[in-house]
Amino acid sequence: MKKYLVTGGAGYVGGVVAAHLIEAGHQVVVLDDLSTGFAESVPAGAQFVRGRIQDAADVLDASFDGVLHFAASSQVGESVADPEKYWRNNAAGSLELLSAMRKADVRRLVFSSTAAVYGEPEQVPIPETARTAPTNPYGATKLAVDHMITSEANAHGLAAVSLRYFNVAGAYGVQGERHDPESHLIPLVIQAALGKRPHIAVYGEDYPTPDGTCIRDYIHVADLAEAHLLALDAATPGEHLICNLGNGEGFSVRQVIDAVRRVTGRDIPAVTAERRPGDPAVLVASAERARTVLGWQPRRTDLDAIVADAWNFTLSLNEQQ
Ligand SMILES: NC(=O)c1ccc[n+]([C@@H]2O[C@H](COP(=O)([O-])OP(=O)(O)OC[C@H]3O[C@@H](n4cnc5c(N)ncnc54)[C@H](O)[C@@H]3O)[C@@H](O)[C@H]2O)c1
Ligand SMILES: O=c1ccn([C@@H]2O[C@H](COP(=O)(O)OP(=O)(O)O[C@H]3O[C@H](CO)[C@H](O)[C@H](O)[C@H]3O)[C@@H](O)[C@H]2O)c(=O)[nH]1
Repeated sequence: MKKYLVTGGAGYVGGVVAAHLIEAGHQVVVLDDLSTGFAESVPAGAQFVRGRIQDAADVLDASFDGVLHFAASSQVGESVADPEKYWRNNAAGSLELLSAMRKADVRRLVFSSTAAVYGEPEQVPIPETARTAPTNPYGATKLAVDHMITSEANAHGLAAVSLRYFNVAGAYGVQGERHDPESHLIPLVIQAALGKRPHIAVYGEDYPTPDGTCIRDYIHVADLAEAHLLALDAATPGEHLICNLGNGEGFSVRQVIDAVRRVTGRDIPAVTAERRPGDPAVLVASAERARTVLGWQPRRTDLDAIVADAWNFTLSLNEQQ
């Protein structure tokens, strides 16, 4: 049994990973300021500390075997409107966390990076060796943290893995996506299916793709969680491993809407809207490195199954409210 600090463990991805760590027999302490998370998303069995990563030194000591770092601000549009918030919370906050880890002699880290570090891709599927050219401050702050981690590994022997998620989706039982405001496609289409919004706006139908809508790589949050446990084992002192996490298969916005129609059996009005600035036409991962180096194998790749998990989670949430 190991003891891990999970920053952002009251959020969507961090909560699901914390649950997987507990199921694997580990001890988990969640550090979260509840800025976008929910105390009830912290899984049973985890110790919850309400606080900021900027104050991680108050929590960390040598009894911890490692840190899984999810805490971040992650709304692309907000990062364009208020970049300072993103540089302070994501970049400066992560610097404080790395410093607290070094002082407490906690030398193992798994970090939530993002496909947003690549920006408009030059090749698809995107390998980790692709040019990094983020098109928004959110992606730029995540790339800055990746660089910080590389220097920390080189200078002080940190064992680190950055996982660059593509489009995380689905749910793990009662743990699912609860962003407010919601910006992600699948939960938005589900809200339209429930009549909570009049329609789903399709941001652009004139992209150079088969049906004209953007293509993304949707990865099930439980598959993502399994990669984190493998990454903890693979982390090597003095090395910073970077792995993309995606299924390697793309689905268009129209295909996602059709999947939600099939799964829910509901009529979902869709209207054509303007392109959303900064959206690349196609983002699909090459996750070969995660497969070969981590031994990771995504198991929940069927789009309807991913949507069904998100739908069942939303229904369970509505029953509670
Ligand atoms: N969801 C996705 O599709 C996706 C894709 C790529 C990368 N990511 C990254 O994965 C991570 C988790 O994303 P998510 O979708 O679960 O987001 P989320 O907003 O649900 O979770 C983030 C959590 O971090 C907490 N937090 C934020 N700033 C904090 C701080 N300074 N100190 C302590 N806690 C703080 C929030 O309260 C929240 O509980 C983020 O780092 C995000 O950038 C997510
Ligand atoms: O109401 C909506 C919402 C989204 N979309 C479209 O659906 C696709 C998926 O959009 P999301 O907002 O769900 O996800 P993104 O691909 O924009 O964002 C994801 O990929 C980014 C990398 O570019 C970051 O990693 C980010 O954290 C992650 O959620 C995009 O083509 C978007 O234009 C719509 O058509 N209508």
